[in-house]
Amino acid sequence: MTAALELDGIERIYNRGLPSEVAVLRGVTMSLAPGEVAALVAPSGAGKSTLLHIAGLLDTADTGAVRLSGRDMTRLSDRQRTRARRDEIGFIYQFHHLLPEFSAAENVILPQLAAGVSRQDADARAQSLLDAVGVAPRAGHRPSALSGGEQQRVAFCRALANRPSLLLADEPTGNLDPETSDVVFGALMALVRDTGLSALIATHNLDLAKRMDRVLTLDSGRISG
Ligand SMILES: Nc1ncnc2c1ncn2[C@@H]1O[C@H](COP(=O)(O)OP(=O)(O)OP(=O)(O)O)[C@@H](O)[C@H]1O
Repeated sequence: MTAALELDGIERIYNRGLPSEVAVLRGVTMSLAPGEVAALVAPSGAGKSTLLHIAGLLDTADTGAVRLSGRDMTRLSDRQRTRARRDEIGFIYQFHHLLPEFSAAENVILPQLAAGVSRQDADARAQSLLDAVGVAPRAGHRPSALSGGEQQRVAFCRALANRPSLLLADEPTGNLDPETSDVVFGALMALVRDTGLSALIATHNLDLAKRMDRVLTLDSGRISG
């Protein structure tokens, strides 16, 4: 079976050749099966954001290959990378980064319009995603009128709006209190399982990590688990 995501010998060094050189990733190799949900656990500063950015085509490795569903992403043009990012990858950050001047529904609709989906289909998809995570009644509100947990649920819907095959998340419930984090994480997992997505979810919360299929640990520039 072709892996949803493969990282093969990824190396990333910041400030190469300078006294401030940091070798963050020193040969990261891992793969995610279709539908598999893995936790990425790492001490602070170990390079998990760097790793997620490389897997999400937001940054490039110095060495090594990134493959999505068997396709090598390493040598794509900027334009092809942007398209692959838009169509194949959903990204969730610790802070929601929703557009403040648009409603919750519009935040989920806009990326679909950018990808060429009709307004009617985009509306329907936004409605069903927001419904699935329990925020449909708040669909017309701007982010500032939503609670932190609601904002993050809308961000999940936005990440999944274009039906990506891979979800990457960097501490997706890290800014919520433990109780809200637990509930909101449950909503995310239900959505991921329903859509059959593969996901790599960075978290410091070992209880959340245990709810995933596999726990990968990033330490000293390499992955184990
Ligand atoms: N642009 C950069 N230039 C130089 N060093 C960087 C740069 N970005 C990150 N680093 C360093 O690389 C290391 C890994 O950073 P990264 O943000 O990937 O870690 P992290 O595991 O996500 O950390 P945290 O859990 O604290 O968010 C850190 O030591 C950081 O200071």
